[in-house]
Amino acid sequence: MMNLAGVHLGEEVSLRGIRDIVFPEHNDHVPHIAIDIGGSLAKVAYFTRQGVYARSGAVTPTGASPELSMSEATLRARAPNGHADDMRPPSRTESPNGQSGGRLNFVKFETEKMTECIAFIRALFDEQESAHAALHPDGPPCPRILLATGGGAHKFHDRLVEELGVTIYKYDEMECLVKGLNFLVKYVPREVFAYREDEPIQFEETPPAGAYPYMLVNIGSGVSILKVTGENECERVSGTSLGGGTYWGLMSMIAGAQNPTGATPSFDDMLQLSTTGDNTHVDMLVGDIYGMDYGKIGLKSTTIASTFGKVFKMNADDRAATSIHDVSRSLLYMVSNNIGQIAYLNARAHGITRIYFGGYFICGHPITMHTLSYAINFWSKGSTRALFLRHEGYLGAVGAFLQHQ
Ligand SMILES: Nc1ncnc2c1ncn2[C@@H]1O[C@H](COP(=O)(O)OP(=O)(O)OP(=O)(O)O)[C@@H](O)[C@H]1O
Ligand SMILES: CC(C)(CO)[C@@H](O)C(=O)NCCC(=O)O
Repeated sequence: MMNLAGVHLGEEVSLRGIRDIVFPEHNDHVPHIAIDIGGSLAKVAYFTRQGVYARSGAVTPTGASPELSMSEATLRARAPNGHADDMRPPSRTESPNGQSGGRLNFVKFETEKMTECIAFIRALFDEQESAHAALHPDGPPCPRILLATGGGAHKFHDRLVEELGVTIYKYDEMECLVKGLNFLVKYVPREVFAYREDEPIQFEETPPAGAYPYMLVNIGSGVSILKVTGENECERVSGTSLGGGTYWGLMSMIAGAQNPTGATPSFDDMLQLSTTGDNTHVDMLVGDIYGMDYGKIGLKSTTIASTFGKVFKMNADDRAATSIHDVSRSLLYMVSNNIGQIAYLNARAHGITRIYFGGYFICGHPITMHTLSYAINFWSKGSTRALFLRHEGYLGAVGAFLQHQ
């Protein structure tokens, strides 16, 4: 089992980029690989024991023969775009009783590229097996167990079993999200933060006072809204199909149509485009309709009255020339504002004043976090807090990993 006291993040860097989680102690005889396979992304959380199969040439783990170390370069090569979310040299942690600890690492793949994901997991199992055999030469072989959640745990079950020769333990997606979130909130320092534009990040205390009830709004391909009333008590109270997949899909369609080759930017590039876009070129504002504020009902002239509401007036040439930067910003506002409003309404209906936003759609993006925070603050008149997480995209994978610990 793992010792949770003293869990910490591998490094303190910017909010974008996922940090691995360091555990001071961990038993070798538990499954080490968990996966959350969603409609857009497959997220893998895998444990590497310090001193047994560390991943970096920068640290020579005591007691491990060099061939047991998976080099960072190897992992980079295996990770999508040559980049895993947490690739950096592990620092050695040793608990007071001399047992080795280890760290939980994170990497994601597009669900469409399952072949790459399976190859990565196969390499992890191979490493794990040889490390285990070196430690326990006379013991039984290390069982290949994959802890899985998300829709893909069902959809890809047979393929994973066939191609990896694994036993799969399936766990409910909503339960894993909550388990992962509760763990991160309770044990990982500087995990939870509030976001205000142009202000320093405010980290929440860990664990928070009056932890329950809270709401989790998980923004993946679609959006699930959960009311959490206790450590293992939750109810999915709402959801919406306008989520991360909507932004990604509409952006792909529009960017693809504008490009003569039909090629589309990567998701990260799409988000980047939004930072230099001006949504008012495509969105119809209150001021476009009224020529001024509509103060009587609390609408400023700059409030978006109709997302994409200017586009129908454009002629074909202007429409074709619409900047993809502007489109990206408008769609990002559209999805985030809508989720913010639904989140607020649910929080109000259930008397909840703390909302955690999770899911990979957020991926530490300032405009998304600002829009969600602004919406919650605006609608609740400051009475409800929007909170974000550094491992927002990995709640399900962390939850699945913990289910078997
Ligand atoms: N690098 C990326 N590549 C693809 N999508 C990304 C990327 N970064 C963020 N996203 C966004 O994250 C969304 C997926 O989030 P997440 O992985 O939490 O959901 P999922 O588990 O795939 O979906 P669901 O839970 O609905 O099945 C995508 O739809 C996209 O909007
Ligand atoms: C179907 C799931 C739960 C898969 O994660 C998710 O994509 C979702 O919550 N979609 C929204 C479905 C709805 O409530 O309309």
